[in-house]
Amino acid sequence: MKSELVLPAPAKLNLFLHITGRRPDGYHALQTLFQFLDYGDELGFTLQDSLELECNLPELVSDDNLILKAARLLQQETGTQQGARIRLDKRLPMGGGVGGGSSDAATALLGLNVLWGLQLPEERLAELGLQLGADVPVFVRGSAAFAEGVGEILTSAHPPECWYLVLVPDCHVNTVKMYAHRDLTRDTPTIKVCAALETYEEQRRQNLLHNDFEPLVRRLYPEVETCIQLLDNARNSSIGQAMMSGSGACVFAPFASREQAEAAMATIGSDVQSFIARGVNTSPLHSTLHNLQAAHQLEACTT
Ligand SMILES: C[C@@](CO)(OP(=O)(O)O)[C@H](O)COP(=O)(O)OP(=O)(O)OC[C@H]1O[C@@H](n2ccc(N)nc2=O)[C@H](O)[C@@H]1O
Ligand SMILES: Nc1ncnc2c1ncn2[C@@H]1O[C@H](COP(=O)(O)OP(=O)(O)O)[C@@H](O)[C@H]1O
Repeated sequence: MKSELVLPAPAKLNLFLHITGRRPDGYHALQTLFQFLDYGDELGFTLQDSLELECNLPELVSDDNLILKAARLLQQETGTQQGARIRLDKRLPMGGGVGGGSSDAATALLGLNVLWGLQLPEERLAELGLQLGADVPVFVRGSAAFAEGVGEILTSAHPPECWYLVLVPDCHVNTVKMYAHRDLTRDTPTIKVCAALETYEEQRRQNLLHNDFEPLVRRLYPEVETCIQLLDNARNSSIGQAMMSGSGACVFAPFASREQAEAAMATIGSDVQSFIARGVNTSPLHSTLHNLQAAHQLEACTT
């Protein structure tokens, strides 16, 4: 029997997010800085004839799941008749602005590309990923990046790999509704790539560290407002401001060490769901694939 190929689907944070316009097709033009977290979902892939998804949250098993959509897209693209049993261990908050669904889709694209021996180049996988969601390409590429377009034009970036305390407000923010909201700021001036790649201090000096969804989401979702205030009060030792990721609801603050993030977490207490993770500029998905390849452990899972 083949072994299971086990791969992470990490979370992302938007360290800033500017909405710079709206395209004729309704999608929004963005400028955002993505960094990965060493925390996320886990997917397991085992070769079999049919395609099957199992999950610790059974309500997530449906034809709409981005993992199954990614698998079908790969089958269509390559004509492969192979299937897989895919196990999803869901840990990331859903509709949390940390990209769980998009990351699962990217891990499915890269994992099945290996499992099925398809050898599609990463560039093509990123193009396929964009058909599934605007945030999928950055997870396929696996480098922290300044993103433009709808999030698919990527320039590698190297923000500090600090620790983050992430609070998970007890609400789900609907991304589509937030993008469509009439009060959303859509006219933030565009910045040059070089400004986006500056140091954190310089980004702060240039007033780049804001998320254009945040004022709207704070107004509409009191749970998010409360969490930002909690983080602001608890972050004495934080090296930066509390901010929201993506279209929400998660909010985060950066710290120089895990201990400092833990101290802030302790002052907030357990009424609010939270986690601590390190920001990483290479996706844990890519590090894991690289390590498995170096240890010649991929052959045990593939055709
Ligand atoms: C806001 C962001 C920031 O990273 O993240 P999340 O909060 O979802 O994590 C992303 O732009 C979310 O990207 P993603 O969740 O992949 O969006 P998609 O599935 O492609 O699109 C869902 C819907 O959001 C709107 N949309 C999405 C992306 C974009 N640049 N402009 C848009 O207007 C469109 O109405 C689209 O139909
Ligand atoms: N594998 C998946 N994991 C999570 N959500 C998924 C998945 N596939 C499809 N979805 C749908 O996408 C929605 C938002 O996805 P998610 O990535 O968790 O949000 P966000 O991008 O805000 O972090 C969910 O509410 C769910 O309906």
